[in-house]
Amino acid sequence: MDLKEKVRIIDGFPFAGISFKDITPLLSDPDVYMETVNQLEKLVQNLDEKPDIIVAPESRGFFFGIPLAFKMGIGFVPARKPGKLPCEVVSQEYTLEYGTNAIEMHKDAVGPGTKVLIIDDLIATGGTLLATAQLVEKMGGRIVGMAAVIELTDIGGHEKLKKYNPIALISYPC
Ligand SMILES: O=P(O)(O)OC[C@H]1O[C@H](OP(=O)(O)OP(=O)(O)O)[C@H](O)[C@@H]1O
Ligand SMILES: Nc1ncnc2[nH]cnc12
Repeated sequence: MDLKEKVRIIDGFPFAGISFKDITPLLSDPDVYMETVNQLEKLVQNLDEKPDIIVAPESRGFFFGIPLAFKMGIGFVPARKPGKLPCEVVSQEYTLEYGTNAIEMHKDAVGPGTKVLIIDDLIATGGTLLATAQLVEKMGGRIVGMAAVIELTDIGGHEKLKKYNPIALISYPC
């Protein structure tokens, strides 16, 4: 199945000049959703080391990280937007195309030496996944893979994340 045919593109959302890649059609049809998760599993099956857990950033990362963790029989740990997690957190700021944001994880969510696969729906500037990776590493976790459904190739994300060798199912220039 060609998943690229299923992604809906909305030019000018949320701002003029942005070509928004809407992944909701990948979720609403069960066959397409399953195929997407199957393709992600294949994409990560040749990592050098098998991950112990998947970490994914809120919220679109959850759509793919959770079913993939189920399928791989490993745990899932969320990285959340600020103020959502009830226990002690570690926090990481990151830059967006405009302004800054932050992401948080429970301080005890990833033990030292835990092998982590990071999953998200889309890599644009790479800021979200870099912050997620930095949080995992602050806790002593070891990143063994980083994958997304979509990668935008011409806006610097790959370069920013190159030490993690990010991989994606579908790519667009921007
Ligand atoms: O590579 P970047 O430039 O960081 O952009 C990619 C991130 O942006 C989107 O999340 P968003 O912050 O819009 O939140 P959402 O998942 O809750 O929609 C998307 O789901 C990625 O996580
Ligand atoms: N072009 C884009 N489409 C969908 N989500 C995004 N997040 C950041 N850039 C995006």
